[in-house]
Amino acid sequence: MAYLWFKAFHIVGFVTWFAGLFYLVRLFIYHVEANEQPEAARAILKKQYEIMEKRLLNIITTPGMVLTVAMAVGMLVVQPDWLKAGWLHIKLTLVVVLMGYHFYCMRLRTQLAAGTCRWGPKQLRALNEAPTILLVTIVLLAVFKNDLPTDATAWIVFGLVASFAITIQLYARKRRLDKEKQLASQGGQP
Ligand code: HEM
Repeated sequence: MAYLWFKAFHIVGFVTWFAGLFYLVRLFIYHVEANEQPEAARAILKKQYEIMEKRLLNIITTPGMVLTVAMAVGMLVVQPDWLKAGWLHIKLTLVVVLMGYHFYCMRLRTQLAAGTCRWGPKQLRALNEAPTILLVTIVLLAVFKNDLPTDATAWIVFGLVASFAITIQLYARKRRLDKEKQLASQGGQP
């Protein structure tokens, strides 16, 4: 039973961790875009984003990471045989990459607060896509382990998820282009 308790909160942990990571980089994008605002609004917005980013990291994202890892350690103590499994070795490698991403985001947060961050909104949007790949791969490894199926259901699910992702990207692109057109028609005034 202890094993299932650890597993349940392992899942709660990584949901929290990922929610935090996705929202954090979204806040970085808004933070950098605040530079396009008039002087008075810019200072207020930047201060507010700084506070939100710090709290999000300290209260949600980092605790989510700690909970995920602590519960995983619990599962491995109860069932140490997992440590011999190939899928877990790949998963652990990807989790190390994910942690690298987490710590890099912490560094970006400090740079944004100090006004020394060189990342633009476009680069940050690309950065925000990276954990999606890790999330999907890690979950597939955890669920299917060494046996990823390639049957009809797998292709149907893959097709649905891919069309869903493409629709969201197209919608986001359209919104960005509309905003740029609107700015251009106002002569660059936000
Ligand atoms: C220190 C890092 C991690 C370790 C050592 C670890 C280890 C484990 C272990 C041993 C299980 C139990 C497998 C089972 O009972 O079938 C598990 C389950 C699971 N893990 Fe992790 N994990 C880690 C991080 C993560 C992360 C970051 C995610 C999400 C991106 C994740 C997603 C899952 C999921 C969805 C399950 C449930 C699988 C199922 O019940 O079918 N894990 N993990």
